[in-house]
Amino acid sequence: MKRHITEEVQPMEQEREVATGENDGARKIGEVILDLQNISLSFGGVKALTDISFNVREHEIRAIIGPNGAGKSSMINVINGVYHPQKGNIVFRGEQRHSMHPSKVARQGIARTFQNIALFKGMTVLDNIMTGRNTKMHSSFLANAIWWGSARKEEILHRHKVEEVIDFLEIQHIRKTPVGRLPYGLQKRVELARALAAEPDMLLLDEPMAGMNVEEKQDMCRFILDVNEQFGTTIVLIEHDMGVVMDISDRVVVLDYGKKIGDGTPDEVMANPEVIKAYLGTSH
Ligand SMILES: Nc1ncnc2c1ncn2[C@@H]1O[C@H](COP(=O)(O)OP(=O)(O)OP(=O)(O)O)[C@@H](O)[C@H]1O
Repeated sequence: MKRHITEEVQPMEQEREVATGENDGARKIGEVILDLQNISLSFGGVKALTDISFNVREHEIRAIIGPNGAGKSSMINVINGVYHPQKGNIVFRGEQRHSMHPSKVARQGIARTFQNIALFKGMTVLDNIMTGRNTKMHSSFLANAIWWGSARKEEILHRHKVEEVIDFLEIQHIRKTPVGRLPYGLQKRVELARALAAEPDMLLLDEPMAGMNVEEKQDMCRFILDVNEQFGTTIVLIEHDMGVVMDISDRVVVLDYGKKIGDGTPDEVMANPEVIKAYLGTSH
């Protein structure tokens, strides 16, 4: 199947300047906070990732791209602690690990969204977003059961944070709606809201715009840029829409058949012959 390097959406030029920081003194790309070193991951005979190294800097928007089956989701799952690589190291904020449990990753300030929306469809938007606060809850089971003392204070604090996220993502009008009744684009936004409710330092977004129409993609682009700019959240995203990737990313890493074939600014990877070949030259 041939892949095309430029696709449907041409997001807003103004936001691109914000994203790249060219005209934005407030947004500074910081030190490396996540360093992936020589990661190899296999499933039986299938080599999903082979000796992959790259890093992520604080406050940047880092895209992972590549054709179908290139290993992008596997990479996110390694960062997230869902998959444990056979080889390599992950250094997050100076702490080296070979693998980690997803709940510990969440407590370290890394939140994610999924390629296929993973929300409780029968629950309201508000209740779904509240589940994003799980890692922040401290009250004992007993205190929670009788909603007493610290549990009551905590609940108020969590509700306050959730309401902030609802306002930020402009979903006040659907807060009481069961998620299963919402159009796809809004469900994706609710998933982003749930991840944001955890107040993460780093957000992993697995195809946040998949299946969206042009308008929904533009909205999602704007929210991703706003999250990055206003909260300083570091963002790692997988996205197939090259127009979006090139517009909002600071740096892009390119995978193909589980190997890294490119890494650099959007302009650098667009000019990389191996990348062009992977997208246009070969049928996958
Ligand atoms: N749990 C698993 N068990 C077995 N093989 C897997 C598993 N997860 C991924 N793979 C294989 O690893 C390779 C990389 O898959 P991965 O889903 O990471 O690619 P991708 O770049 O995210 O693809 P897509 O763009 O289609 O989502 C593929 O060959 C896939 O079949």
